[in-house]
Amino acid sequence: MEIEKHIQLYLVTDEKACLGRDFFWVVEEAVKGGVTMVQLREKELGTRAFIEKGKRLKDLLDMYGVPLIINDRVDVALAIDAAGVHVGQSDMPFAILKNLLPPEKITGLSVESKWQVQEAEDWNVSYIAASPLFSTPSKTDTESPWGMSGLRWMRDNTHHPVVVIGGLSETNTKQAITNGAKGIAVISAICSAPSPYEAAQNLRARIVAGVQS
Ligand SMILES: Cc1ncc(COP(=O)(O)OP(=O)(O)O)c(N)n1
Ligand SMILES: Cc1nc(C(=O)O)sc1CCOP(=O)(O)O
Ligand SMILES: [Mg+2]
Repeated sequence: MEIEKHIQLYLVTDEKACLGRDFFWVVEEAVKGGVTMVQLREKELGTRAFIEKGKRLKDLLDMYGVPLIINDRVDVALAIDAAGVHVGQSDMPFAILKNLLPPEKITGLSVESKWQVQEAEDWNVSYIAASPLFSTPSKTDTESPWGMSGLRWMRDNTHHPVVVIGGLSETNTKQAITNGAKGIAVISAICSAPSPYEAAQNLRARIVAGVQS
């Protein structure tokens, strides 16, 4: 499935995590290294600046054929014709999001509990994200981590492709894939790496190792 190709190595952006380096340089290096999808996550930008940054990022990603997902904001996604939107449990309700977006757009949903996984079974989501797999300093307002046993439960109880997010690194990526994740989403493992290019290459290699094992 196309979506399973896109979610394999999913970069979620965070300007602060780029440690003062140029944001677009970090993303381009990561894409050259093997990132398969990018989410623009902006919590402080005003609407106009969000749209401008999104447009520039989309132009960059279009050159590599990499889809751009917008975090939280369906209006911004529509304004720049992004590939889709990611929402969490406190954001716009999923059913309303689906009504607002053209049917071909990618829609991602964070799930923080078993009940939320079950609820999403009837919904036409592109992927669900185990939120968080492990606790992480990159986002602290989260529910209890799923951990590997929670991920296995999810694999056995959903028909949706599962992305894991929170604390993913080279050391646990292969295990996440062998325990049921179709892809990993990361901020710091790429944005804060000395070489975002090499970090993406190494994570991609761990994903391939997990798929082949
Ligand atoms: C791929 C992916 N998974 C989970 C999240 C978290 O979404 P949410 O719970 O809405 O929190 P914020 O990112 O909006 O702070 C995500 N963004 N991406
Ligand atoms: C954006 C985000 N959402 C999460 C969730 O649990 O829903 S964890 C997270 C941050 C992930 O950053 P890092 O790869 O540095 O751990
Ligand atoms: Mg959100």
